[in-house]
Amino acid sequence: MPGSEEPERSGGLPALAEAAAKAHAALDPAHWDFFAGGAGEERTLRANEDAFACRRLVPRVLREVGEPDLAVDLLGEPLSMPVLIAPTAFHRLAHPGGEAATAVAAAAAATVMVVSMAATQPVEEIAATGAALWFQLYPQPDREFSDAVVRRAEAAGCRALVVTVDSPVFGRRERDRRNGFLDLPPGLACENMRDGTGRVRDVVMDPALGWAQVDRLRAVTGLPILLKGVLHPADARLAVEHGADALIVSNHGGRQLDGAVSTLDALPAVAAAVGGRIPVLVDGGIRRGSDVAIALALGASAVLVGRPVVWGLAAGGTDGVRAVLEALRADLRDVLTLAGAPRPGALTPDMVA
Ligand SMILES: Cc1cc2nc3c(=O)[nH]c(=O)nc-3n(C[C@H](O)[C@H](O)[C@H](O)COP(=O)(O)O)c2cc1C
Ligand SMILES: CC(C)CC(=O)C(=O)O
Repeated sequence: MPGSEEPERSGGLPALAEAAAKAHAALDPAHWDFFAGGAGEERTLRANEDAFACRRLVPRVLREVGEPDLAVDLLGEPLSMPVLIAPTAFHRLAHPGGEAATAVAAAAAATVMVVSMAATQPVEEIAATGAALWFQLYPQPDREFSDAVVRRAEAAGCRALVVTVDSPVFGRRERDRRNGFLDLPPGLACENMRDGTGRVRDVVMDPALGWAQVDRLRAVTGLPILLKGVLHPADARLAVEHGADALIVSNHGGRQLDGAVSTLDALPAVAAAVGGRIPVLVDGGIRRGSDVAIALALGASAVLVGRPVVWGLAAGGTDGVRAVLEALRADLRDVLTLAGAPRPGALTPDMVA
């Protein structure tokens, strides 16, 4: 609801709820709705968090856990914990520091930030923070322009390409329709959509996108390619066949197909179809350490968080994002200790009820 009094479903850890409450107070209500909202009735948006709340960990005991080591390696990237920053649009709408402020927090946490194609700062400026960046692409119908964006991201130092495949059209966001939120305010633009003339192009969703475009991207870039937005195990198998380097099980935070399966419910079948051939990541509704642990136990190599990072950014710029990431880290460490898992890889499906 525009101007709703409570930051809905801000739950999870106290630090995350606090960030959400501050963000809610700081943001223009229409902008809050853009960040918080989902498609349609928001059934899938709610289902993501609910799915985690329905699972329970079955801890192991007497495993001499000591201090758990949260570090993981992903596509050649050493991460201090299995929690990455999901690509989210328009960070300067949340905070004047924009994507660069988020990137500084990612670097401080020694994790990866996935930069949205709809970022409001040039990728070069975001990369200048020294953060480990992956770049998210909506392949554009103008293939040459699309390729140019990929090459630009690669030249800026992005270390992987995250191709979003769940958006043949833009999801129907009822809150944005009600609020008349259609475009960025003057002064803000999708800076990585500038073409040779300096004009900022619209981010276009391409309903004609197919596997041929995934194959094409292989020729355009030497970067590892992740497909983001896979939910069906048959697509997971196809992704492996087409040479994807990793998958992200995602329903776009409930912002695309309302009624889509929650990501946690989709994860086990996707993990089984992939059979360990490539890493499987998951996002959607992850708000505390036990959510991370449950996702890892059910087959994910790592998770991504979207809205909590935006709340942190809106609440306090870099420090706000850092607070969110460190709260997740501390909680995950406690959960691993209590569950008897010395490292993320020690979590197994039998540890979830
Ligand atoms: C405000 C907002 C903007 C987003 N922008 C993008 C985007 O530009 N590209 C993309 O692939 N996903 C985008 N997403 C989806 C996220 O990458 C991610 O899948 C989702 O937010 C995860 O769910 P969570 O917010 O519950 O953590 C966006 C999500 C939100 C909330
Ligand atoms: C503005 C869009 C390009 C990004 C977005 O809102 C989304 O992917 O959910």
